[in-house]
Amino acid sequence: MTCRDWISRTRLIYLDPQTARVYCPSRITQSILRQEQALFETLLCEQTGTPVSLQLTDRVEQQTEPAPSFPSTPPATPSVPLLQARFNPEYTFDSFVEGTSNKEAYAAVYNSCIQTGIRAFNPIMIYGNSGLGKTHLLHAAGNWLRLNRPEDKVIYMDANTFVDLLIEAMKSKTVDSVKSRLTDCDFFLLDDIQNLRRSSSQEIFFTVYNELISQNTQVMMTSDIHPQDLSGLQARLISRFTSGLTVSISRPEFDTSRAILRKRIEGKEEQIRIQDDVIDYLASTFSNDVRNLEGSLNRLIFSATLENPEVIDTAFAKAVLVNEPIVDRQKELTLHKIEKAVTNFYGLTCSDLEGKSRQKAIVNARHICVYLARELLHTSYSQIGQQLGGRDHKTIASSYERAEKLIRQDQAFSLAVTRIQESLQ
Ligand SMILES: Nc1ncnc2c1ncn2[C@@H]1O[C@H](COP(=O)(O)OP(=O)(O)OP(=O)(O)O)[C@@H](O)[C@H]1O
Repeated sequence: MTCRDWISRTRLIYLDPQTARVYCPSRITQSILRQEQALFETLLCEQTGTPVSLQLTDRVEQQTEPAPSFPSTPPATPSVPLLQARFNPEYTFDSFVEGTSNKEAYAAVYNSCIQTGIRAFNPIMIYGNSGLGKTHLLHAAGNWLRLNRPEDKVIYMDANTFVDLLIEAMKSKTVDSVKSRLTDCDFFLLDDIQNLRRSSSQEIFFTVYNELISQNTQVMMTSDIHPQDLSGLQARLISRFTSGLTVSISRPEFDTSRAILRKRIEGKEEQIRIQDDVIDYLASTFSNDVRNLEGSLNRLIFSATLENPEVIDTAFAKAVLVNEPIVDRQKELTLHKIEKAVTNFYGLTCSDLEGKSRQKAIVNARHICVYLARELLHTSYSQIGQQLGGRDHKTIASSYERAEKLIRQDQAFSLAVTRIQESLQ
């Protein structure tokens, strides 16, 4: 007998947003279907858009309850399982190595998980370049809460999923129900909010956000740049985002990088025989971001399994990694070097760039400097502004946008950008 045959003997006798009760004529049918309970619940969740618990019963009297009929087509509600956030089990507070570069972010997230009552800081905003542990910290919060405060509802998603969800809700006219599901939580974790920029869903997000804060839900968000620099996001959102606690994560310093690498090989020292100075070499060469750092170690371990050296020493490591794209070629690049390359190209001085002149060549040179600093170094608008004569972040943000436009529209400008970039390599 197939599963379909067993199902054909059952009948849905009750359905509400949380529960589906199914009558099974015999205990055998019930026990067969119970083996696939998780699968049925997932299918129900996909159909209804909310987690539904499946109850199998052989009690005839329950048939007296009215059985709502399933809609002939699935409801238009988006099927993103909002409350089914999956957290990477490897990303925990224990596996996160603390150092000067990230200790504030770690403390902010951890403290907001353990505290009860009125939130000390809300929202918490963590910003920093790619690969520095922002997602790791949000998942660590999710894993910790699941284990230690299982009664608390946690919603986690990245901003792209969030935007898709809201756009789908707008199309299917289910905005209200999606909003009420999004606000039904104690912790709301939103990753990579830079992806909300220029999204038409900001209006809805604004109301969701206000409701979350007013009902004391802890909001934690991450971004790859300081929220003040998030051009393309409504000003009222930016000001709310920075009204709690904003903390940065930066590139790990040498000791933290070393500790991260050691943690990766902890307990495997027998299989991975690696000399201490190789760890130092990796930590000093590849720590632009932690992903890069881990990549260099993985590459090394992989090559060692193929070539089987006695021990992984610096000579072996250098030979393996010399041609790897993960080598940090931008390491020596600084904002000052970009400024020099731009002024050399245009025959200007740094004081020209930092001064107030509105001459076309100088203005263009400033735009290129801003553009390359953002693209190559991910420097914040405020920092670039400080370097360029104390300009504010709004001026620098519009300079960046102007550069983007000129690259598309002005061939000479675009060529200048390419040439200057080449000179930096
Ligand atoms: N301090 C740390 N201790 C241990 N592992 C870390 C630390 N920081 C980052 N990592 C590891 O580095 C990798 C990249 O981290 P993560 O994905 O959290 O970066 P991110 O800042 O969210 O980057 P992106 O902005 O690109 O999403 C992960 O494997 C993470 O576990």
